[in-house]
Amino acid sequence: MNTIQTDTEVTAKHVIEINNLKKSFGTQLVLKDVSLKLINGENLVVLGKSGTGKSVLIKCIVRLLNPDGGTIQVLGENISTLNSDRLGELRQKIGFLFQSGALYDSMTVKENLEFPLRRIRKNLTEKEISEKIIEVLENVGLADALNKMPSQLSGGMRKRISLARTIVIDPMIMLYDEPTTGLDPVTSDEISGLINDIQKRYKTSSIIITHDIECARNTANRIIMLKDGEVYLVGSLEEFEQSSDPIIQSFFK
Ligand SMILES: Nc1ncnc2c1ncn2[C@@H]1O[C@H](COP(=O)(O)OP(=O)(O)OP(=O)(O)O)[C@@H](O)[C@H]1O
Repeated sequence: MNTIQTDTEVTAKHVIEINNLKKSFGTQLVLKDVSLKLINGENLVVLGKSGTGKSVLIKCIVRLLNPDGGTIQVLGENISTLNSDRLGELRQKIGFLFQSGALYDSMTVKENLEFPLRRIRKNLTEKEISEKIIEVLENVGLADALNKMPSQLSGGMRKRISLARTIVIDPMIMLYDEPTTGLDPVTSDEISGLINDIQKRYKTSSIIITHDIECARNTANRIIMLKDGEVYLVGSLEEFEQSSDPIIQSFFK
């Protein structure tokens, strides 16, 4: 592994710390030995070829998958030791934007946003719920979509609403799985801009899995590349762009 450690990495508080993570499916060893730290407030982009285990990595972070070895600390808690109640509480601090970003088709945008809010923030009044929904819709630039059905929205708009639904619970950590896949370049840039807005406005720390180099360029404070189930390189965007390693160059061409 080639590690370029920045000063911030040495001194800042880590909101996620993964050490020697291993995960197999049957005989297929997907994550051999992955260690990484997510620094408080940063956007960390995870790059890697298709099938290198990027989605498996973030599913292990929220224990949608159980690792075979290694440790994962999230907000100071070792997730493998948490009982289901404590795990549930921890998950409420994590916003997970899945690749599909699926909305409930039979619900309006407003109902889609109310759903996680009513489940997780049980003590909010109706007025507070309405205000919160308007706030997040304004923050994704879609205040006028309140009463629309998902089928009336474009792919980019659906992605924005999925993002609004994720931030409505005020997560401390955001996990984005391919947030721009399937979107045209202009819409992709808008989503990257929103990821940066969310980072600033909600002070989130984020892991962004992407194949989209423009998304990485627009959002990354640091980048980690996975290869063959291990961390291949950690560094800044400039360090990746200036790398003479042909594997890194093939991504950044
Ligand atoms: N639940 C599962 N059961 C069996 N195999 C799985 C499971 N989840 C993932 N895999 C396998 O693990 C490997 C890594 O999958 P993963 O989805 O993490 O790749 P990825 O790097 O995110 O790829 P992509 O960029 O194409 O989304 C793949 O070979 C996949 O088939």
